[in-house]
Amino acid sequence: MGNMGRVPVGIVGASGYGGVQLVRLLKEHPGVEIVYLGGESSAGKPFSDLYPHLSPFVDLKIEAIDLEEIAARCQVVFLSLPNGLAYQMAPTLLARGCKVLDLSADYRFFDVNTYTSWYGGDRQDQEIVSKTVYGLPELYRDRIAQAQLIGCPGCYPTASLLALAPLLKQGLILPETAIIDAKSGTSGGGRQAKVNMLLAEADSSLGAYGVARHRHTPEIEQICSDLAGSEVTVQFTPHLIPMVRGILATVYATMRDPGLQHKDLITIYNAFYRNAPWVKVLSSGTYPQTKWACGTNLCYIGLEVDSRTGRVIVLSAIDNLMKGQAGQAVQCLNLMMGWEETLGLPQLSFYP
Ligand SMILES: NC(=O)C1=CN([C@@H]2O[C@H](COP(=O)(O)OP(=O)(O)OC[C@H]3O[C@@H](n4cnc5c(N)ncnc54)[C@H](OP(=O)(O)O)[C@@H]3O)[C@@H](O)[C@H]2O)C=CC1
Ligand SMILES: CC(=O)N[C@@H](CCC(=O)OP(=O)(O)O)C(=O)O
Repeated sequence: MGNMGRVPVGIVGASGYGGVQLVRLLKEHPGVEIVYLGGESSAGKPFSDLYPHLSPFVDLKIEAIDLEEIAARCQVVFLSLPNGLAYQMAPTLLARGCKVLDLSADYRFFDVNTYTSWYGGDRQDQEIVSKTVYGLPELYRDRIAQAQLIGCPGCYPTASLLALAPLLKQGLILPETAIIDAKSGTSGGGRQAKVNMLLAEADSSLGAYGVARHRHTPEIEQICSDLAGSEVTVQFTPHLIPMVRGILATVYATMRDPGLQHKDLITIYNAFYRNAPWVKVLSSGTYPQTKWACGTNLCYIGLEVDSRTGRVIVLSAIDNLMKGQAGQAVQCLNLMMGWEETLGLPQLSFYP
């Protein structure tokens, strides 16, 4: 990056899982300097009180959230907060000229009414929503580069959409047959205490939740519809699995042409993702494992054709806190700043 001046960035919600991942990534990113960390119940505490292993590297306090102060100090602001807060904060930051990346669901929907019907709230900000770009670089790279506000995707939608995108874009499947069966580690639920996330509850157990009504369904459908050019509904079932990080999405769909061969699909996927450094399409007979993506911003995709049933099966593995959240936000930042899409992001998992 030569002698480029570092861009001052702030993280609101720094104490959470998304926040600490952003701190980890941005601390080692050559283009930025973290100048502000914000929180609610953690305000006033040194960041290292919450994450002592980072004490040799991060000497910042978590501060109360003062939007004018944040805008005065930061050129870029990451909002990593529970749903329903970002849309109350972003307008002030945008008006002061900041670039904003929201990790919550607040800015993921093209139509504000879709958001309110699934998430509640009373919103009158369609004008801002219309200028927001959905932060999935593999699909909206050029628009992200021009945007001031990014609605970063949910973790399940990231894994699901990267699996489905080439099929929908090229009209290779009957969209209404798409079924997404996905499993997530417990960090997907965030850092706040929840009974179902206790080790005694989650360990040695696998179960579905949000069946037929999970809030990621409309998000997945919105982008599938955009890709297919017509209204698409999908069946999405998430599961909680006893591990900390990772999502595996297994996607099933009926092929329009039952004669389509596995090798044709591999060629199609490789072509679709040829300029996507964070998607790796696996060669024949190899299926992704979540641990391969752990700690990295990668999405691994494997696929198979079942000529008996006429279905294609696509498997996609990501780290929910990386490609599913903080890593993807940094990938978007790189595009917004005109930097290499890979800058400051880890590629290799620490697992064997
Ligand atoms: N975990 C995941 O895998 C993914 C999460 N997301 C989304 O990213 C966002 C952050 O998630 P995650 O990091 O897991 O969440 P966490 O629960 O781990 O962290 C939430 C953060 O929000 C802050 N916060 C909570 N309430 C308020 C409030 N009223 N005002 C200001 N700040 C508040 C907390 O601060 P404090 O501790 O100081 O109170 C904390 O820093 C969420 O919208 C989530 O849905 C998106 C993709 C994946
Ligand atoms: C395991 C687990 O609980 N996962 C979360 C998904 C996290 C996420 O991406 O949620 P947002 O859309 O709110 O950002 C869930 O199912 O709600």
